[in-house]
Amino acid sequence: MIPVLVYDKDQCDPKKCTAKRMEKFGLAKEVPLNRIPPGSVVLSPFGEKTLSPADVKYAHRGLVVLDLTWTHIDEIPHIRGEKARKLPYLVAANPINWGKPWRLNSAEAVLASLIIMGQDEQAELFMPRFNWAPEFVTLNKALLDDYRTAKDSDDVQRMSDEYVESIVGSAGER
Ligand SMILES: C[S@@+](CC[C@H](N)C(=O)[O-])C[C@H]1O[C@@H](n2cnc3c(N)ncnc32)[C@H](O)[C@@H]1O
Repeated sequence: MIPVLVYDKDQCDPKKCTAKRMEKFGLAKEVPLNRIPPGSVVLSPFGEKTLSPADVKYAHRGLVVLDLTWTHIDEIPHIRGEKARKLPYLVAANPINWGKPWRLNSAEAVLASLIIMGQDEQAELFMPRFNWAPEFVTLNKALLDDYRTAKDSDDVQRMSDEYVESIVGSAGER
């Protein structure tokens, strides 16, 4: 099992916060910044590299999600020794940001990461806990199936770019 860790800035409505829900169901554990294991994978939209299946070796130290609101996303902390990773093109299926690319909630970000890194059994545990989770997987199935075959970060980024170009191209043809 990959240890899923939450750094919680306590900015979200606790009733809607998906990080708190992961904790409640034993899918994640809250940690203070200074207890994040060095070399952990930290999910950040500002990560220089894109998450790939090859990151599983680091994620065994910790897969960290940073729970703060999107309006305060520029307050994302720098964590010493982190392997900061952005996610490739994926579309949110949660009621707040449905259909928006890249703008995943904390649980969607963790679920997508587990699938990309081939942790199917652990990913399956999210299905009964979040009613949008099956739709998230269905909506992004073709993408996730591709990303999980990639050999490294550049390969995932290339697939993501090609996918975005194909959407832009087909919109221009209309
Ligand atoms: C901004 S918080 C919003 C949390 C939301 N309030 C909730 O209840 O789930 C979502 C977190 O998920 C991760 N995340 C979401 N989308 C991401 C992306 N495209 N790339 C990397 N990490 C992402 C990041 O750790 C980010 O800080």
